[in-house]
Amino acid sequence: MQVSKVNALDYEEFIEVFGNVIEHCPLCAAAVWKHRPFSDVRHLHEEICRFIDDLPVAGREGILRCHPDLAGRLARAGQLTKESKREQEAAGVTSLTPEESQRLDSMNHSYREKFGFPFVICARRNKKEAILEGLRTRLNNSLEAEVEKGIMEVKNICYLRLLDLVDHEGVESR
Ligand SMILES: NC(=O)NC1=NC(=O)NC1=O
Repeated sequence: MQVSKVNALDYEEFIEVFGNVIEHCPLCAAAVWKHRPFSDVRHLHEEICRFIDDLPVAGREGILRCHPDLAGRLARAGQLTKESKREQEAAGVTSLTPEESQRLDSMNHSYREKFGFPFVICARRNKKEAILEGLRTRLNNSLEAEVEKGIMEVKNICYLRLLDLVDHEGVESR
């Protein structure tokens, strides 16, 4: 979709198109609609990131809690959003060996127990080995560090989802 078309959407259409660029958080799209016209996809992404950064930490933790585990319960139940399903397949976490699956489940559980939200990583930029390594190393971080890192990953996921939706010739990827 051309940016000019994006800027012409009313807020219901805008939320319909961009409501899941932050997983299960249409509020993010609803909030930034008022900042149109957007000059390009990067500008739209910057406004979403600014909205997230302005949230209290409870809001940012809430965004993380809206994310499905990698190869977790929702994935096994076939209940991932189409975006998450595609991302998790791209990372190869939907075709794990039983040992890998057990290790991922165990570390995801430890992570949730420690931080109170799921381990989030941009699956399109990390193959399963990097995901398992990231989970292992990030488990040792502080809560503050993991809120920051998790939200950084959410922003990366968001940018790639925006590139799927908005024509962006000439705009370099982030
Ligand atoms: N817990 C997660 O990191 N989930 C995900 N990362 C992605 O890139 N897509 C997901 O569903």
